[in-house]
Amino acid sequence: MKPVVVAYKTLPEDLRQRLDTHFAVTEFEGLSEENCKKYAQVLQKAQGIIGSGGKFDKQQLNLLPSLKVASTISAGYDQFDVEEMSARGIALMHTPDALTETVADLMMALVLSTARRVVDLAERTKAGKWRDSVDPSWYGIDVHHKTLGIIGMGRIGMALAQRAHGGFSMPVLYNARHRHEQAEQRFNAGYRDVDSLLAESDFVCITLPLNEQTHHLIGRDQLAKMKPSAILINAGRGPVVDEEALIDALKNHRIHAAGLDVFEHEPLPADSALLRLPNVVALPHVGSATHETRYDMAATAVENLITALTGKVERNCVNPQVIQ
Ligand SMILES: NC(=O)C1=CN([C@@H]2O[C@H](COP(=O)(O)OP(=O)(O)OC[C@H]3O[C@@H](n4cnc5c(N)ncnc54)[C@H](OP(=O)(O)O)[C@@H]3O)[C@@H](O)[C@H]2O)C=CC1
Ligand SMILES: O=CC(=O)O
Repeated sequence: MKPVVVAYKTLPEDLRQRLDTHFAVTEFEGLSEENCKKYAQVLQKAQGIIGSGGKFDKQQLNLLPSLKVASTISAGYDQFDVEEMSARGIALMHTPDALTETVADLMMALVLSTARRVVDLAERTKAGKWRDSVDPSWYGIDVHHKTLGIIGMGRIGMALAQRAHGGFSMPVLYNARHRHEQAEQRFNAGYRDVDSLLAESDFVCITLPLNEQTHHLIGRDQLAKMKPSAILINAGRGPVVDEEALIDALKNHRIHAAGLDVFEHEPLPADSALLRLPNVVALPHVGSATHETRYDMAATAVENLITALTGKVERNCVNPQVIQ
């Protein structure tokens, strides 16, 4: 009998067929309370699950007593209680490499759109307000040759540094838990503690995972250390930044602008003050949202699930000790 697998996200047809050759697959969209009730029996039997979103705490894991492998279609895995999964012998697989370049592209888009006011000016133009040659109220600020600070010099941080250094002649600063020799050699990146990076950067770009150490790493005190002309970009996870403190800093022009792909609560509530601030570009968590990359992520997650349930795992496992 084939192992039971639940796909809690609709997969491209060819990938679904690939899963079908190995497993008895039940597919539905999202782990809502209603779906968890409706599919309770199959969830009980599932040895593998694949999808994105959701929250895998103890309560959710209790609905999955046969689970051996969870394959998330994402790089981040803060939605999973990894410690609890490891204690239960459940392997967690993720898709980091598939999206690195695409997320770095989006971060550059946020850098450019906040500094050059791309969204604001495009809206003014569409509204028929371009009647004469533009005056300084339409001007943005330069990106090239400005200092770009990266907090979190992992895969995405490196890809962003490459763009900033090679494409825009920007001096690069970075912070991470460790020194990254490659970043220093390839991009002439300078290591700084967080406070110095905040004080020296024209763009502060966050590419951090969410964990106990990074939650609200950027709060009121840290925002106060940034230059008033500086721009904050966050494509890591929303709760890394204290959103109330950020709103205050933006309202009071203690920093110049923010480009945000991630938020403390997603979807961002329609009444969020962030949506009413002219110096904010807010995107709906679309760092990896291109047709090519979303397909590659799903394909990677499918292979991750197959190798973890049927063969040897060589990469993309968050808690490899579980399968060794
Ligand atoms: N907006 C979007 O759509 C997307 C967002 N993401 C987010 O981006 C995050 C990063 O992805 P990726 O680059 O692949 O991950 P990596 O694991 O490659 O990089 C993470 C970096 O964060 C650093 N870091 C972790 N904890 C701390 C800390 N407490 N203080 C300082 N630095 C720390 C690590 O430091 P060190 O190198 O020293 O270990 C590392 O440099 C993901 O976890 C996810 O949350 C990912 C994909 C899409
Ligand atoms: O935020 C997206 C991810 O892949 O992580």
